[in-house]
Amino acid sequence: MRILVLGAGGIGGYFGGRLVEKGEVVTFLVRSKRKQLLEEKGLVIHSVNGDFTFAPKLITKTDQTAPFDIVLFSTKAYHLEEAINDVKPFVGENTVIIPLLNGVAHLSPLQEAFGENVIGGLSFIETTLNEAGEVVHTSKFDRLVFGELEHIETDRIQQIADTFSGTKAKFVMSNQIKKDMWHKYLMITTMSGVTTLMRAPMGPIRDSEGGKGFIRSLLLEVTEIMRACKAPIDDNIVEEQMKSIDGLSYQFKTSMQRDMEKGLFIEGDHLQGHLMKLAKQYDIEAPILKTVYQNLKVYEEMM
Ligand SMILES: NC(=O)C1=CN([C@@H]2O[C@H](COP(=O)(O)OP(=O)(O)OC[C@H]3O[C@@H](n4cnc5c(N)ncnc54)[C@H](OP(=O)(O)O)[C@@H]3O)[C@@H](O)[C@H]2O)C=CC1
Ligand SMILES: CC(C)(CO)C(=O)C(=O)O
Repeated sequence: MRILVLGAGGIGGYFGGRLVEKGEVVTFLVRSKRKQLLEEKGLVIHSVNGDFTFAPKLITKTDQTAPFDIVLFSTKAYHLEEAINDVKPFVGENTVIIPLLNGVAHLSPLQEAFGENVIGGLSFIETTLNEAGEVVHTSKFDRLVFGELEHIETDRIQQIADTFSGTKAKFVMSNQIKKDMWHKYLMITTMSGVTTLMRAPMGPIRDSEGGKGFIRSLLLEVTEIMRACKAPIDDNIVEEQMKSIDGLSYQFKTSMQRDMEKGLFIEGDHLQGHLMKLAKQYDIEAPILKTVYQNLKVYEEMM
């Protein structure tokens, strides 16, 4: 299958790279500055699971080529609109678009643009770009999850699973991807919220006096909002996520926190901001979430 990776950053660069390493034909849709760098140095992945450097096949939005079979959509949320427009020429009737953004608010604009070509997706991985524009992957886990949004078994999803099998990273097909996306949304909103608020990795927050209670209170606020809007989340999700948080390394950081440390734009409106809108709609107070969001707004004000 012909694969297009939209956004050769921490996520697209890593998972696209693992597919290239396995021998799949992968093209990266990039913007001109990134193209220049990747042409000069190649796409460099430093990973706890094995380094890999290669010369990527690159296109920019004005190039002409036949539609792709799969698009791994891996930009930040604040680039969503532009990226949707840029990828349109490369999407055909049968192209499957797998969004890898954190959160859920991107699904509606993607579906408006591409209808049923869009399936569900997410990733569990800790990657970032270093100053040289190289992908740095720092925790062992590297899981990309994808699946049909409507719980149906389709030929296309099976073909994609076959294409993704046998790589060094874990590509996992899910028959409950909507639930997986909401669970990940709960986790990332909470973890990026506390790490950016406390300016600390998860370990010191979790192990400080009252830290676990604080994290749990935010999880509870967010689940209240999610339940109000009938999101498909499990009854015991807070306990499950507290267990996962217990298992994280002391130095574990979120991508929003790393972006903040670098003075970059953040996805606060897409993640916490979307939940704030839902909270307002359902008349839910959510004081900790409000504090987390205000902190992000102050950061943006000072950028
Ligand atoms: N990094 C992580 O550990 C994790 C991130 N996520 C989520 O994955 C998503 C992607 O994050 P991440 O990969 O870290 O972000 P990065 O900023 O590292 O990468 C995004 C890339 O998208 C590119 N891009 C933006 N717009 C376009 C466009 N129109 N055409 C081509 N390329 C474009 C940017 O290129 P340019 O250089 O031109 O700006 C950039 O290289 C986010 O929603 C994030 O929350 C999820 C799990 C973990
Ligand atoms: C929490 C983590 C690292 C899990 O993949 C993540 O999604 C992020 O920081 O954006």
